[in-house]
Amino acid sequence: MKQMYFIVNLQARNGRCRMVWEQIEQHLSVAGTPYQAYFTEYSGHAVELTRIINQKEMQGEVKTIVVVGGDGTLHEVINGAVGASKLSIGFIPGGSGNDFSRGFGIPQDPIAALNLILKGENLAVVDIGKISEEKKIRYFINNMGVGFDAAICEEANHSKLKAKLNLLSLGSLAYALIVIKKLFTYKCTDIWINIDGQETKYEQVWFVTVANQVYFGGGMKIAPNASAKDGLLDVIVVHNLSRWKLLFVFISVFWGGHMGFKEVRMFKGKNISIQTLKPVLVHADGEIIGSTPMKIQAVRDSLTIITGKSEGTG
Ligand SMILES: Nc1ncnc2c1ncn2[C@@H]1O[C@H](COP(=O)(O)OP(=O)(O)OP(=O)(O)O)[C@@H](O)[C@H]1O
Repeated sequence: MKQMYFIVNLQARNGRCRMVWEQIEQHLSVAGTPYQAYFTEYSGHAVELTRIINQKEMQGEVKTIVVVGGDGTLHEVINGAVGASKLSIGFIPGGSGNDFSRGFGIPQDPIAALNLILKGENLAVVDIGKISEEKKIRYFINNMGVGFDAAICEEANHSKLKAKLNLLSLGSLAYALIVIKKLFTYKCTDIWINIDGQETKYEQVWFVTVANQVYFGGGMKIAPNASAKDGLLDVIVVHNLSRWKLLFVFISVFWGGHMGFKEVRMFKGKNISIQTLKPVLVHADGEIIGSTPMKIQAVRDSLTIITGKSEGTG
């Protein structure tokens, strides 16, 4: 039998993930399923825990790490798991955004997600994105972004209002309010994007998203054609539009309607570089990781995950 390890962020969704873990723990104990659980104690801890688990008992057996938390905790686990050939990653949504579960067909209900993992089917080897910034390397599973969306992530990750609204299950309202606030304060910049050797200058850019799967920002269909099985990343550039039109575009992203706007450009590529005259904020899977310039690369078939999709694509 595979060894099962849980990495749990009880702080995800402003502490509401604790209730998710209690349900999971109870279910595992009733079913008599053997497991080991590790709890994150600080930001970045999940990377270390993943490496510790990976190095345990190197007897050639495949281990499953199940993340209970949000996309930020999963992001850390992925960064600890890259290159580990005998790890598979499962996910039980316990965060506020949970875009990974949307993109990879994992049920939002914790027990349904656990049952999917316990069934041991639907393993998929998927692509990830690699970001190189000077000597630092980071990986992402969902998406990375430059500009307006990173500014929203930064504000959301520190927002006291979001913390309060999360406790009332109104996390989405908090995001909406932050988007509106940033809409009136964010300053657009010119960005140079090179996709597989072809460089283009885009003027007055709101944001650039590089996506490995369809969803971002808590359910927005930013990259409707993205797939984590095609060896490519989808690049979305939103530029040269007024604040009011951006609001309209943002709303239309929920159903993928933004694809029809001439100010929204979409490409696919393997090697992407993003440059600006002044540093612009960058996020990866919703976590702020630094600022431009950045190089991004699609890394084919890099990670084994448990998905809810029979075809295993994102
Ligand atoms: N014990 C801890 N105390 C404080 N922060 C923690 C702890 N454990 C993990 N973290 C950090 O909490 C942050 C948020 O976690 P996560 O993204 O999983 O939840 P979320 O923000 O509620 O969900 P989502 O990203 O899906 O919106 C991550 O940056 C992670 O590093």
